[in-house]
Amino acid sequence: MTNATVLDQLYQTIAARKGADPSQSYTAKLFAKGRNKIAQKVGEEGVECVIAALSEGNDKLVSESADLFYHLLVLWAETGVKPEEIWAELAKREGISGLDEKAARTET
Ligand SMILES: N=c1c2ncn([C@@H]3O[C@H](COP(=O)(O)OP(=O)(O)OP(=O)(O)O)[C@@H](O)[C@H]3O)c2ncn1[C@@H]1O[C@H](COP(=O)(O)O)[C@@H](O)[C@H]1O
Repeated sequence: MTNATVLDQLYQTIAARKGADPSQSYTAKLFAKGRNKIAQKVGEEGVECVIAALSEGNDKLVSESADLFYHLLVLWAETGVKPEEIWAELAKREGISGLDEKAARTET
């Protein structure tokens, strides 16, 4: 399974938790708490990644990065942003940077 497929599949699972019983699912509980709480969690997990990278080692960074991806996917599902939109944006940037490099090579 590719990395994007893992994230796409996790997104589908997360989106399916909208309206589910908060006592049965952490994701459903987050949706019930609302967008402010979900956004706050993304910020917290980002800070935890920074702390892990600076003082806790790579195992912790891997774990915190997974938490960050998970909470970011919950935020996308909450807002209606689809993973394909992010993949398309990243691919577009990759294409633009490729063109820039080609232009730079031509100029010299
Ligand atoms: N990938 C994840 C995942 N990553 C992290 N987490 C949860 O995110 C929380 C992060 O821990 P924190 O200490 O920051 O948060 P907390 O203190 O538990 O909660 P807060 O009060 O701060 O909100 C933990 O409770 C983790 O269990 C996740 N919870 C669920 N999933 C996946 O989401 C899908 C739906 O799962 P359910 O939510 O169980 O339905 C499944 O595929 C799960 O594997």
